[in-house]
Amino acid sequence: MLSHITTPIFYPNAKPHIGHVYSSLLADLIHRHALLSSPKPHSNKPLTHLFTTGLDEHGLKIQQAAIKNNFSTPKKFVDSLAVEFKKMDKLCDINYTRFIRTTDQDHVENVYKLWSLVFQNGYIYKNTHEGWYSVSDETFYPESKIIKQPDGSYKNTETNTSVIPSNESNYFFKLSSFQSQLIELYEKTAQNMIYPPKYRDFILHELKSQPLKDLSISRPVERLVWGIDVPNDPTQKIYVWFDALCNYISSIGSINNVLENTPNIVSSHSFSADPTHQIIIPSPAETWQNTTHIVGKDIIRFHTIYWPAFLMAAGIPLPKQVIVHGHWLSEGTKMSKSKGNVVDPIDCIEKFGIDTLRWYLLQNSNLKNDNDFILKNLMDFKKISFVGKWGNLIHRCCSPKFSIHDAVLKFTTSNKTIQEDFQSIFSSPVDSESNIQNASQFKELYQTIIKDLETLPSDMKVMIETLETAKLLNKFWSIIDNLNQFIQLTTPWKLKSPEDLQKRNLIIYFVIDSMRILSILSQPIIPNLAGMFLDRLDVVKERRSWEFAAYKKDIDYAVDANLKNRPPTIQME
Ligand SMILES: Nc1ncnc2c1ncn2[C@@H]1O[C@H](COP(=O)(O)OP(=O)(O)OP(=O)(O)O)[C@@H](O)[C@H]1O
Repeated sequence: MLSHITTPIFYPNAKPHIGHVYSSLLADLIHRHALLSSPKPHSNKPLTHLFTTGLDEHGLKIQQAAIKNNFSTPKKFVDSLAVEFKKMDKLCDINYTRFIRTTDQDHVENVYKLWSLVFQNGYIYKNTHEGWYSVSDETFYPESKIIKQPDGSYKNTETNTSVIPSNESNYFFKLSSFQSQLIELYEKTAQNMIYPPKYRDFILHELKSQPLKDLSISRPVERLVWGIDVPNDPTQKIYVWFDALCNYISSIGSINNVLENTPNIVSSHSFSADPTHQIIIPSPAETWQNTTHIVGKDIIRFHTIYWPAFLMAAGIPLPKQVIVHGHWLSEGTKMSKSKGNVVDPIDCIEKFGIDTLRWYLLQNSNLKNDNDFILKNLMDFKKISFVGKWGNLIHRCCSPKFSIHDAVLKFTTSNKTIQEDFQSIFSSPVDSESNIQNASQFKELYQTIIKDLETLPSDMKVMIETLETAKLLNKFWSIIDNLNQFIQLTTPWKLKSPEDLQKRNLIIYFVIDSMRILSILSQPIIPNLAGMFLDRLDVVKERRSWEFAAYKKDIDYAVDANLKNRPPTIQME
């Protein structure tokens, strides 16, 4: 089945920051994991997973930012920022299958279609709207949330942005008709649809504590020119969220494709291996219902109240899940374009490399909480962990003193499991024969490592589904720490005599095959560095998928791994 993961489409009113990288990274992790762990991931087609991201390009904020930045049209302004967002994705190894822009013609057609369906079904009406409008948030706030400022202006207490009194004719969506259906959905039919449960409880509380008001879904053209026209009414433009949310369907095809479940072909816009790849979506209805949205908690209401209500009103099935994450903070407050308190991902990548940034973000976050982004921790992390623990372990085994390739050939031709190899080669008391001082620690270590690596693929599946990324990455470190301890304990470089050759080879084979497995499994997390580790071990591309992530699955690698003068894979620049 073809599943689909989405990021929010970001608002291109300024350059992207770490928060955008984070949402994209979570989606990329899920996508890459799905591709690598699906059967036959290296066959060209069909693709087993889709990942779409992009930009929400219409609206008043963009219209105003374009003027402020001296662009002759909003389109030219968003074109310039689209380049920045795509550059960020490329530098961050975000391997999407489509980068959708709400100015794309197929999306505009879909928005017309969504509007028409909701209209025909009787959920759109025209009315006069009076209230307090925030240009920055592009939304009205109730009187109860408005306070007067000392300078005579007004602001809302929810987001603290300025509001102005506004009185205009708008089209309204009958959101109030969906209150009980939404409660029923989250309470009974699809209890896991909002994940983690903390956010579902928050939305349910909101739905139960106050009546939903109908939602204004258009703006008069006098105020908003940069938007999609309301069908059959040239005086109004469609509200940016009604337009933007529809991207999630446009990115995999048309609403008609989904409703009629007719096969659809979309182009892959990815910058990776085959950028012109055509993707066949055999069953768009199924793919749509297997779509997961990743969103920051700031836009939870739009995705869990407005979006399902629009879909219900149009008679379109709902997506599978909305995964919500917390915010990266900069000195205690949410990093945001509007506030300008942002960390530039490109600066970070130039200083520390993309793998360090990806790993840092995943290891120091969890969905439920906000997290402080502390730049200086990235350097310590790279030095101590990637170079000191991971790179060094591979580097040691690739010393010209050993021959990994011989060891690979020796231990992969027998039918024995790695456990049995240890039992037969270290059958006699180990401390006297092999300089291993602590026989019980030795046995416990190799058994723990084997067990942890055997269960890692299935543990990883669960932890990626639930996005428990810190827990997952700690699991990697625990295995690497044990391998480092194992090599310190066994000191294979001291096993020099011909009688010790087998023992030395087994120790080296065990460590390096464990590193090969870890490198394969780390590809969704750090695709660039994992690729470099696998290159260093001469593992061919066809044997880097999940089915090779077990002991003895690759029977011929590391051909030149121990040649003199091969540079270390990761260095401190
Ligand atoms: N500080 C952050 N931490 C985590 N994710 C973030 C952060 N800021 C933005 N995002 C991601 O981007 C989405 C919002 O995109 P948007 O382009 O509106 O970013 P923004 O910086 O909040 O913009 P603005 O300040 O203009 O409102 C969030 O839902 C989340 O997915």
